[in-house]
Amino acid sequence: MTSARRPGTADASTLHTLLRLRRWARPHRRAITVMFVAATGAMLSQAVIPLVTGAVVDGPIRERDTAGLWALSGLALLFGVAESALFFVRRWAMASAALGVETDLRRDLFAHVQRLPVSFHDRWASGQLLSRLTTDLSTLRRFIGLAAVFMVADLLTIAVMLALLIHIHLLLGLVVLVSMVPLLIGTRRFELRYSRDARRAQDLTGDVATAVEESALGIRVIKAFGRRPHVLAGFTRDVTRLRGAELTKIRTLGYFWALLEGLPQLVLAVVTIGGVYATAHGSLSVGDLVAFVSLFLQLVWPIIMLGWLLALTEESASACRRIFEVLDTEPTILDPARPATAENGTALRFENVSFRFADAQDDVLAGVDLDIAPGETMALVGAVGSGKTTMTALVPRLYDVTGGRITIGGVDVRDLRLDQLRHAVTTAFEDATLFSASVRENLTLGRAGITEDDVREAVEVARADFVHELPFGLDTRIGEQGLSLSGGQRQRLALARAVLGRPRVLVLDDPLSALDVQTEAQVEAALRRVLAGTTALVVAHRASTVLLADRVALLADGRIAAVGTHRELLETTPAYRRLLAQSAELEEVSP
Ligand SMILES: Nc1ncnc2c1ncn2[C@@H]1O[C@H](COP(=O)(O)OP(=O)(O)OP(=O)(O)O)[C@@H](O)[C@H]1O
Repeated sequence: MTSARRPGTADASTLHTLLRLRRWARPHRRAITVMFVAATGAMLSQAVIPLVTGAVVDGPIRERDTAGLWALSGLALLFGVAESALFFVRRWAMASAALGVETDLRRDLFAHVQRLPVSFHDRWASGQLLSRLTTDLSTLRRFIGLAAVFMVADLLTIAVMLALLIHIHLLLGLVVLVSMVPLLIGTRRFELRYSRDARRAQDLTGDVATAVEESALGIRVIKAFGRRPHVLAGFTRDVTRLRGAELTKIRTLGYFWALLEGLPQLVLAVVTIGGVYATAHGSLSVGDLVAFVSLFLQLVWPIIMLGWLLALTEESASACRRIFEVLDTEPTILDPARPATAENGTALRFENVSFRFADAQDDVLAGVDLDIAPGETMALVGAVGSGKTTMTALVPRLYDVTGGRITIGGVDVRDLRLDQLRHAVTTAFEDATLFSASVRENLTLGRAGITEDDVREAVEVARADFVHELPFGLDTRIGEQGLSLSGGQRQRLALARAVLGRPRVLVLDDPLSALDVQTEAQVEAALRRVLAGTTALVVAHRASTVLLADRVALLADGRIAAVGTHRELLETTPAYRRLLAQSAELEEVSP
């Protein structure tokens, strides 16, 4: 699995990329405006104080005017108080705006990831999605709360200070202005390099997240095979690579910072000498010299801050690109433009169905034809990797067929609204996934209109009565953060989940493999009774499962090679006999 990247998104400029956040910023525009005004106001209040200091030197101090001193001190105090009040307002507005945008974007990104088809998830490592939904979004929050507002306020302050310096002394002010040229060149080079460094570090963070997730999910295998040192070595490699990427980032930032810190010191020496010279020759008053030097010293901080802000901006643009790579991926499995009315028929038909996975060379299915009559249970057998699971996944449109069509009650599944289709067809997969929630929530999955009786019946059909013995019955929390269940118990819950609400079509991917033959027979009998009108396609690996079906279809070479009752196929189809001969139960069940 890779972190698929879209070149178009990746190449967009920093500004263009960040401006795409407007959509999420719009609902919070009031707080964002307050944030901008307060931040700019605070920085300008701070900038004005040196001018007051200059006025104190040239006025009250030179004139020995104590009354004037009080007035100017009061003014300086006023600006100081205004600065701290505006600082508080900015922090308050910032928290509200930044957290608001982060929450909205996180929700939309999650919703989009849910809408994307299974084929997308096949290609993307889960850690890459995880890091986008967590670390990248936190970077964006810091950008909205800090970098965006301070970048504007900072640039404005630098511009105002430069104007004030030029106003105090034209020549010295121009010297400071010209010194900005190497700064601009350095900034451009920094942006390009840092953007690349930040992207690499973010991608590697995603790889580390994937490694942590996979090792947590596979902890049993790792321990059972004593592969801890091997896994640790792989993880150490990943985190060392991440450390290297972070160090490269810091190095790039370090060079830029050296320029930001060093250049102003050089310029300070020049303007101080020039300023003293100008004062000595009478073209600058002592007060103006004090104001000029104090202003220049104050300019150093916004310039240094620019480095930090640019770093965060580039990092945020890179995080933003990573997020838009996902958001720009169009869902391919969608509701039809003109949905058919949901039919009541339950016949399930595969008509010349072919299917190829994206990026694969060959078709997995190549012209599958299969008719399953209403209420019939069809077992699907085939060699390992012959495409049985793939066939079951096509019915609820987890993937779309690449040729032919699948119909339910005569209606192409692609002509049904997705919610209607997935209400009509339910599935139990081979690996029974449970969520960190109560048993009841795991069964209903939030589906509407399911009564307590439905739940009880589903539990009974799936022979999942063990749930009543759990500490809190149906309210017991299970799944990753709850009680652990055995493989057979998990399978029975997955089956109960599938039969809940009496679907019209039931697709089961070897759902009874972890059950003993006797329980399997009981489950099948209950299924038949309760789901009499339900059409079922059941992937079977065991002869015992096959026997419980009305008919059996043999999948070979991407086609249905034979259909008939178990007995018929045993008599007429050598490939079927060979396949079932691999099943240990054959001796017990063959005639
Ligand atoms: N997401 C995927 N992307 C690409 N190829 C896939 C994907 N999933 C399965 N395949 C390939 O498709 C083929 C059919 O797989 P499928 O899981 O449908 O077989 P199966 O008959 O259900 O096998 P089993 O009996 O082992 O469950 C295999 O060759 C498999 O490698």
